[in-house]
Amino acid sequence: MTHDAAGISGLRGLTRLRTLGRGTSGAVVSLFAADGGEDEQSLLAVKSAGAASAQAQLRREGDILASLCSPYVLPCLGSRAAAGGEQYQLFLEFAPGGSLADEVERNGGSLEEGAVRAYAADIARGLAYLHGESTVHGDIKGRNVVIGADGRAKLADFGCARSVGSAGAIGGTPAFMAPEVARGEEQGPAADVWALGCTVIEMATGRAPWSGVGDVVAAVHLIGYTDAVPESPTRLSAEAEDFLEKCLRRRAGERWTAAQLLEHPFLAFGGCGCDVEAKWVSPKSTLDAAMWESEDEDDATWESDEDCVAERMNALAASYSDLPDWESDDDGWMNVLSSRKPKPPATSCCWSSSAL
Ligand SMILES: Nc1ncnc2c1ncn2[C@@H]1O[C@H](COP(=O)(O)OP(=O)(O)OP(=O)(O)O)[C@@H](O)[C@H]1O
Repeated sequence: MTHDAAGISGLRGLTRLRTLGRGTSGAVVSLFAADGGEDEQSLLAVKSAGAASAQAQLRREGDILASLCSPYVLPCLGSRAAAGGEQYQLFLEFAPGGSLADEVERNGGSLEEGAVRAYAADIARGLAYLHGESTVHGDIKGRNVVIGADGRAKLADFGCARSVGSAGAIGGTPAFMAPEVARGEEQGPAADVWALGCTVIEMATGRAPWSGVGDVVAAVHLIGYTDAVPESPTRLSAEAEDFLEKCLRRRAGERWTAAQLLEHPFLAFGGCGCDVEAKWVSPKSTLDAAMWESEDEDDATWESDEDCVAERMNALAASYSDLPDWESDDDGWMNVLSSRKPKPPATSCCWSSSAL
């Protein structure tokens, strides 16, 4: 379904400025200057996919986003098929702060506890809203949370989202998977809460949980089939430790809900993301866009450089003997979407991927 929530059809022209990000889904997110006529210009993030499977996933993501409205969810302004059906595009509000993972990187590899609290509170607000709408995000992690012009963290990348209780695909990023997801049993709101706990660890340490485990299959086994929980960062307060304990309970039914977590002292007195001192200068218009000009020649062509998800998975399976580089920030862990229960991790290759 094509939607046009904020009148993207009224735009007179779009100028591509640079690539903002590439995900494992095969989609590319680019920054565009949009000409609305009468000297009105604004910046948009356009998520675009070429391969059929990536297009289908993007359409699904657009449909889910079209039904949501919260200051803590990245708004989708519209969607369309482009280039004679060769491309599908989602028009998203531009988040000038980039992803939370970018913010951690800009900050030297970890965030102070005050910032962790503030962003965690925003994520919990987004999750409380989402779960109230009977929707599960399914892939909460630093790379899938963006920082808006207002300084708030907003949930993004709804490629793994699903209705609560739906029998559809179970997926996500292995390091952030709750035990019940790693076992392929269920993916409900409690799985998002587990992933929120993992994201707090990521913000505090700059690393995804389980990064000390050298093998992704061993990690998935640890998550799904042992009593292990991710290690708490040592330098966090007792309140933070207690918060993590509430998020990272192995039994889904024993975890706190997102709404309950908002009452936890770790979040309740954490303010909101707006209070976090903005280190980022937000380019509000194309007048500021020179700072976005790409130096990368690859960025100049935006139609041809998308990989097919299936090809990527095949490549991963083929190079399965290579251990993932868990330290690298360059490669994302492959999102896994599977409607079937996974085989035991020791024989499954679809869990394989690289860091974060
Ligand atoms: N609206 C936005 N404003 C600014 N940057 C964005 C925006 N949307 C996405 N990005 C950047 O692009 C990256 C990839 O976006 P997104 O997560 O939606 O793609 P994806 O292909 O679904 O990724 P993956 O499946 O690997 O999680 C993000 O991590 C972020 O850095």
